[in-house]
Amino acid sequence: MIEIKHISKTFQVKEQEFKALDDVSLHIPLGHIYGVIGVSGAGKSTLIRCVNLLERPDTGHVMIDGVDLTQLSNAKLVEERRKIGMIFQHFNLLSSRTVAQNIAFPLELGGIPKAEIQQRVTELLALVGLSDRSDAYPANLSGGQKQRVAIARALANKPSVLLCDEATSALDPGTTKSILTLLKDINEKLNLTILLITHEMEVIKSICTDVAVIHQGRLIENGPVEAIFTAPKTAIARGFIESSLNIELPLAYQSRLQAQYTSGDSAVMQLFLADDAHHFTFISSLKEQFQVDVDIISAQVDYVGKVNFGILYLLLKGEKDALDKAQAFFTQNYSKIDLLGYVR
Ligand SMILES: Nc1ncnc2c1ncn2[C@@H]1O[C@H](COP(=O)(O)OP(=O)(O)OP(=O)(O)O)[C@@H](O)[C@H]1O
Repeated sequence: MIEIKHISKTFQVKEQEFKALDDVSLHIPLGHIYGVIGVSGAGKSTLIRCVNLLERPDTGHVMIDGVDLTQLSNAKLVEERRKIGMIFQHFNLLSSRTVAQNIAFPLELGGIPKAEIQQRVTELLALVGLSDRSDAYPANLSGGQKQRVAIARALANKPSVLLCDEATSALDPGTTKSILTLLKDINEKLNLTILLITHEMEVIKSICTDVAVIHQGRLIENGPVEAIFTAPKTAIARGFIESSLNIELPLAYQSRLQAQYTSGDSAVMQLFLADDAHHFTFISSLKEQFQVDVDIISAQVDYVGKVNFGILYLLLKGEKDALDKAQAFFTQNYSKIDLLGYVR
């Protein structure tokens, strides 16, 4: 379990102070896979580095399994860090060591007897599917294989927590999928708590149980993936979901959008699908209740966690008053529907 409490971090850049993290708190329960997403410079790396105190926060606390890392002496911190594995975008393997020797490295540092190291390395190689590459050097491995070695090395000391810093960002889509599958597999087999940072919603969508959105150093939204994907509250979270669905309002509509309604116009609305709702029953009821005709401009539906999520762009035709009432009715009874503007 990871508990991040009110962490702030300011960097001194020349004469100026820059607040990279501003009062961030997160609770990551045992066995969850928690994804933190944000654009470049949002503060993701700083946050994950603060969790194992590679970067020391100015204020706040980091608790791992109930132990407050910020209160420990350096010697105690070295000991507690063994409970935290970490993997990186560029793998950080030792090029002069073989696969087996890389995995053995943290065990050697911990003074573990040779026979025990050998047995543990054999187990870890099997866990990450690299038993046949134990004597290879990193230079002769693919990116995916290198990340498998890094994962095995991170797990050598049997940590309770794994931190993943953009672990799939340097990999092609197929390899990304296999590494994410491996992480999910390890999470289930070992009940490992995983905190990962990424700028790709695909990563969140495929393996995370929870997601936090970070922007300009602040945590702006977080919760179970099902809740965030079906009812995002902030424009930034919506933007990430749109990008993961590869959907946006077609240009032909974007270029014609007007802010003001003129008689005869249609309203263009964006709707996030809520899983438990009967989408089309609601849509068709608008005609009966408000004399509003509804057309679908564009739609994309996908699956996250255990629910459907998706975006619909709708064209609603009717009188202004009826359009306003339909929008209010929809938001109240179903899910938020946003007015983007009007078209002729
Ligand atoms: N050691 C440092 N000294 C000064 N500024 C820093 C330092 N580390 C990070 N920053 C600044 O803090 C901000 C957040 O950086 P961080 O690397 O945490 O963002 P990020 O969300 O991980 O971005 P990216 O996805 O590009 O890696 C950036 O503006 C960065 O320039």
